[in-house]
Amino acid sequence: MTQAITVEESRELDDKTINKIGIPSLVLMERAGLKIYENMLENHDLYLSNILILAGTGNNGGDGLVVARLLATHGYKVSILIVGNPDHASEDHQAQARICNYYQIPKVFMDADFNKFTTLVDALFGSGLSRNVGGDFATVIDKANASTAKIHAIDIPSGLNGDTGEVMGTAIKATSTSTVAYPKVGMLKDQAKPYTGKFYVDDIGIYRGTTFENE
Ligand SMILES: NC(=O)C1=CN([C@@H]2O[C@H](COP(=O)(O)OP(=O)(O)OC[C@H]3O[C@@H](n4cnc5c(N)ncnc54)[C@H](O)[C@@H]3O)[C@@H](O)[C@H]2O)[C@H](O)CC1
Ligand SMILES: [K+]
Repeated sequence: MTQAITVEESRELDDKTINKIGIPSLVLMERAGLKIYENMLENHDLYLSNILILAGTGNNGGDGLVVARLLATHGYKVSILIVGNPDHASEDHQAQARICNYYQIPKVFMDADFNKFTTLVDALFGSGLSRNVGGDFATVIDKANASTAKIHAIDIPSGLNGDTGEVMGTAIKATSTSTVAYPKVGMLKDQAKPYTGKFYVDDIGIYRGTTFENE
């Protein structure tokens, strides 16, 4: 099992890779999205005939929008539900939303029937989760869990505390998870299993200290 990291370390590694090493954040997002797309295609526990991306307005949501575009450009039927205030969206999320608009990927809204979809992609939040889940986010998570659709989570199942493996109010019960760079320590706890499902660890060019680095 590869090393596991804390949420704080995940954020620090993001920051070092982008701001010290110089790999642009959008490049990391594209690499994450491509790996997640590939994980979904080879994961026979998922049914990809009608997919809904549940996207928050941060970079976890941005990863989800990359997956939406990759599915759409390869002929899959995919729709997007944006949860949260788009006016607060991150820079990278906004860039990915413009690309999804170019491809005219259909949007659905909070009243959508999740049972119409065969797989939901959980891109609500990842390492940015900072408090108990409530409001529309809790509604969407509970609706997803109650639906007949399979769920594939991005980075950390939304609502799961990436350090303790505890549920922060409510959490996505994923069929499978694609976690970015390294597993988060909370995902390895016994109580996290019903929420992470089977997980993939996606190498996107973010590494803990290596011998050749000039620290
Ligand atoms: N690990 C990497 O190198 C990379 C990770 N990527 C992805 O980016 C997310 C982290 O993105 P970030 O914008 O920092 O945060 P989130 O998207 O997880 O959260 C969005 C936003 O949500 C708000 N929030 C926090 N808690 C709550 C709550 N309980 N209810 C409502 N809203 C909440 C808060 O404002 C957050 O900012 C990481 O997980 C990866 O998926 C990069 O894309 C690629 C590199
Ligand atoms: K997530």
